Amino acid sequence: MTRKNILVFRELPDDQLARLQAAHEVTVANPRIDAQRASFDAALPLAHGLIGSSFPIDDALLARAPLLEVVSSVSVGVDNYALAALHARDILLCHTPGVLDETVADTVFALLMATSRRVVELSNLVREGRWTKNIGEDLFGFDVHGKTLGLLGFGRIGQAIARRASLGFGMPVLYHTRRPVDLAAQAPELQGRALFTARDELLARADFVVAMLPLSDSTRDMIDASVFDAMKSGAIFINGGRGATVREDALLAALESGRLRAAGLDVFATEPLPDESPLRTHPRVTPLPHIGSATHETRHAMAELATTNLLRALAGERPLAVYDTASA
Ligand SMILES: NC(=O)C1=CN([C@@H]2O[C@H](COP(=O)(O)OP(=O)(O)OC[C@H]3O[C@@H](n4cnc5c(N)ncnc54)[C@H](O)[C@@H]3O)[C@@H](O)[C@H]2O)C=CC1
Ligand SMILES: O=C(O)C(=O)CO
Repeated sequence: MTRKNILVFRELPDDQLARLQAAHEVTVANPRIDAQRASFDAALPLAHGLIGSSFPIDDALLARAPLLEVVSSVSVGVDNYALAALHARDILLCHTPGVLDETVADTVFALLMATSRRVVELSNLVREGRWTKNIGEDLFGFDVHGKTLGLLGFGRIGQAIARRASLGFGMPVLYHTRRPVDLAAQAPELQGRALFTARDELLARADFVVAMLPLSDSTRDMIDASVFDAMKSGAIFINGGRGATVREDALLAALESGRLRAAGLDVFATEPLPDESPLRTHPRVTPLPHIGSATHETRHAMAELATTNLLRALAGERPLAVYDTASA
């Protein structure tokens, strides 16, 4: 088989890099690192395949890659990619759905627990030597079990969150998406447990509202003041999807007005979160540095799937997970 040129634009585990090197010519160059930028720029015009994540593969970059056949993302989200240009040039876009669902759902649950039971705040009280008497009502938390969960976005990861909530924590689960999900086919264990609900009814009833949405033109800024205004007073908001689906100014206003009890955020409109963002230090926000899938096991599984996708595509075989750029 002809050896082709692969440009790895974010670090891969050694074993996956070795699989690529056995079959192709590989350049590893992360354009976010100044010292590697020149090498990325030199390799791009010769690249048949790109693999990596967390870097915008936009129109301008694609214009510098005339030989490109496939982009393999080590992520399930595809908001970093110029989907229309990829489609127009017939460049395959592969991603990593499925292998991270349970891990991301665990992270979202960590945020549910941390916000409702004030885990970070109360742990700091101990660490800072302020635990001098039994804690009183002012520091009590809010139960998770038995409370109502409202999911905005009910795809692979939303369903994994719903399983934890319903089967593990006895929580009634409401979900809202563009259309009801065929639970009998996709998640039979959630039949009769997760109910398709009109958006405003979900917002009025849910104690926890969890956003697990992809970022697209239709979801950008979707969670705005009208959404926060429709939430039950004292609700907790969690975002595990993408930061730019939320108007952060509206989120802050909802925290300030007291409508929201707390927020748990793994994702932000700008990442890393700028120093000046009020979300960084707000006392009722638990911020995380986009760690939804960041476990050793899952990041390795994602790298392995992305590597397999790329190798198959370059060999003219069907990759295991292709994103349909025509649907964008
Ligand atoms: N925090 C993190 O580290 C991670 C974040 N993510 C984000 O989570 C997203 C979701 O992942 P999956 O569950 O695998 O995707 P999926 O494609 O299985 O599910 C997406 C859900 O969003 C719904 N949706 C899409 N557009 C909508 C709209 N305009 N209005 C209402 N609902 C809409 C879909 O109907 C579906 O229910 C990813 O695209 C990614 O952006 C994914 C993995 C890790
Ligand atoms: O896969 C994704 O889309 C992420 O955000 C990181 O796992």
